[in-house]
Amino acid sequence: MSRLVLSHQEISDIQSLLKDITSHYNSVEDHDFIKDSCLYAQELPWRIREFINNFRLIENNLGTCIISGYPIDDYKIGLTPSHWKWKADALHTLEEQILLVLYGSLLGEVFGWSTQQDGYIVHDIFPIQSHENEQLGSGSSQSLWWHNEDAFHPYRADYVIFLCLRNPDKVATTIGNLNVEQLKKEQIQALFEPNFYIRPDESHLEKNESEIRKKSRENDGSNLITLSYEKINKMNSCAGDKISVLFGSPESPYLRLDPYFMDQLNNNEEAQNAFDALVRAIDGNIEPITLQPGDYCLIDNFRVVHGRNSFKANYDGKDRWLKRVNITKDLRKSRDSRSTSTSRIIL
Ligand SMILES: NC(=[NH2+])NCCC[C@H](N)C(=O)O
Ligand SMILES: O=C(O)CCC(=O)C(=O)O
Ligand SMILES: [Fe+2]
Repeated sequence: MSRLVLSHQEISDIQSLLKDITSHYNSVEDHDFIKDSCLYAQELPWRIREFINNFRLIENNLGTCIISGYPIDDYKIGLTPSHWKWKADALHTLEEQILLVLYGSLLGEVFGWSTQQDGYIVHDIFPIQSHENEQLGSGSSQSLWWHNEDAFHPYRADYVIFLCLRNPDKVATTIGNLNVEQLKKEQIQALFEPNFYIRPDESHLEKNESEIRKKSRENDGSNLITLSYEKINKMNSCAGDKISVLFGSPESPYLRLDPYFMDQLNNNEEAQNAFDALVRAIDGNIEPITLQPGDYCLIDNFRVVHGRNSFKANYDGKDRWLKRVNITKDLRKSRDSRSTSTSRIIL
């Protein structure tokens, strides 16, 4: 896996840029900042822009890379929050989040989901009490099954970036790719056919919406978010188009799967066997990556899957804490699901 380590000069150049940006904006979710983020990103040091550009355009890497060295002040960022819904850290982690969006803007356009984390663009990943056993970023005691991010959705991200703010117990993120040589020709063929169905993962379910937002759309049946949850519920009942789990080039296929949220195919043994072989092949390639504070981990969501090992959460303000952003190469393809041409939220 390739890693770019920032030099002292680069860190100081980034800090000046962030200082300029935070004198104009006090929230990473600010629409104008999000729109202009690609302009600010052009002011990042050349070596970073070149590194990200190569990651984006030359797909001969392992589908993941890390930019490390940005200093995280463990005191300044404050305690690991107990829930994402309050955004209590918005100002304490503003610079770190802005840098996350700038890196994202070098890969494409950052976006969010109305049904996930209340429609915020920058997501939090830390353990939440009572989610221990859930297949959620906020889970802990169960390992998070590897997946492509939001694999169920046609408008899922091309890339995701994780920023590590805190990881005291060195809990590993797991990353894996496919080596197509591990599969037989007929298996590859079956995996390229629309034989499969992926249900939405639990982070998109209404039960994970905050009470505050739920209240705001009460008694309004035509509220757009209400309609989005109806769409999710429909997808959850497997009423949707079947998809292929491999696509693109048969010699170097792109991936689309989340095995935990896929049911057995009872009437297509050939496709099920091919799928099992695919899961085994990827499983054998899974590698742990332990993110350190200040690591920005870029993930090609078409070329690798990712997950997380289990760990013990303490809920003492010192738990592991990542931020995440989704990036698309093409905002226009989701225009039918965004309320305005500039909106970054998929309904
Ligand atoms: N296989 C899975 N567990 N998929 C769900 C992944 C977690 C989800 N992306 C979240 O934000 O919580
Ligand atoms: O916690 C991690 O390292 C990964 C989390 C993740 O994949 C997710 O929340 O979707
Ligand atoms: Fe994920």
